[in-house]
Amino acid sequence: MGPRILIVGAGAVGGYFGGRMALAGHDVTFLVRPGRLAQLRADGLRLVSPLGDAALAPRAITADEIDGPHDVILLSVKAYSLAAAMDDFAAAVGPDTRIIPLLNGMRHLDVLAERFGDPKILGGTCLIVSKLDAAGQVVHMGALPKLTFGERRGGDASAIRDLKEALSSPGFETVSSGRIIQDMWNKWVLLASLGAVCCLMRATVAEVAAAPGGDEFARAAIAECASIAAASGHPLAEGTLEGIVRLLTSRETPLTSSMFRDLSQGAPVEAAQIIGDMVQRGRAHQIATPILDLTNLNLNVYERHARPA
Ligand SMILES: NC(=O)C1=CN([C@@H]2O[C@H](COP(=O)(O)OP(=O)(O)OC[C@H]3O[C@@H](n4cnc5c(N)ncnc54)[C@H](OP(=O)(O)O)[C@@H]3O)[C@@H](O)[C@H]2O)C=CC1
Ligand SMILES: CC(C)(CO)C(=O)C(=O)O
Repeated sequence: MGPRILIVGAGAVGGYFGGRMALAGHDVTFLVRPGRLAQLRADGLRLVSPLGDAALAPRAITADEIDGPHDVILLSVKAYSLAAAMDDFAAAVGPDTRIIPLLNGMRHLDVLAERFGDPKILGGTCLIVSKLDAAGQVVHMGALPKLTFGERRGGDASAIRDLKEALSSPGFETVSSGRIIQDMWNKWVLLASLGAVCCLMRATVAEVAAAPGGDEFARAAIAECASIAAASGHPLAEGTLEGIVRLLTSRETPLTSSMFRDLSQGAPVEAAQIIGDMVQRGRAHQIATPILDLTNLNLNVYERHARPA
């Protein structure tokens, strides 16, 4: 019997990865709130994806129905929902539970470790472009999604490899990483730069790149984030940085960040976690971050008008 897996949040990320795991026959339960539970009961969980659409009736519960510890908790709520979610899934955390957070940014690692104890918290990150549509369907766009996790401070590599086997499912790549903190920084540099490009300019990467000065703007945003990563002890490898520059200056890609997609719908954004925290770490190292500062201000002003979280 495989591990008991609790997916916290059946949104764009949790719905996709958890849905694919459930389809593969893993022992998956979704922890959701009453509104999403009603939707899942009425319509099931529907995935729309270039890798194949799917519809399933997953096991889904609310916090008061948790029946004890789970082996793995895949945390896929937005950063602004983290505090309430921790209260909700606490009853599923036992002595041997491993929590894999898929939130963007880094700050949540400390928050989770403080609440549940350092050894339970793995590092995690995912690459996927997906959203929940108005009907509650999980719509995945683009390439094969990737789920990466690992011990934050070394540890039993074989246990992580076993976990990789246990979570692997068709429809995404599963990676067990020996350098997960660097992986998370790489992703954060990409995401904060992408957030600055798309949210400040209210446009896709290609639209910005095609405008005069757009290429230089994207490169300057990346340089700010990369300097902060380096000063924090996590410099990006040359090839990784070049890849981010290539992606964010491409005139061909319709890529946007999930934060921009949220912003376009008037929904709350993860400004504090994705941009604000990067700005603060830049300040701590006396790194000037004019583009990130402007993005942060812009998003803070936006948040005053956004729908409440
Ligand atoms: N979408 C993407 O392309 C990517 C997103 N990410 C990151 O992944 C994380 C999740 O993002 P995403 O999936 O897009 O967000 P969504 O808003 O699509 O999904 C989050 C889900 O969490 C649920 N939720 C919130 N609080 C609780 C709770 N206490 N208990 C149970 N469920 C809860 C919400 O349900 P409810 O209906 O009740 O509000 C919602 O369905 C974010 O940090 C994001 O930055 C990373 C890579 C790509
Ligand atoms: C970088 C990207 C687009 C891909 O996963 C992402 O993480 C996000 O939009 O939140």
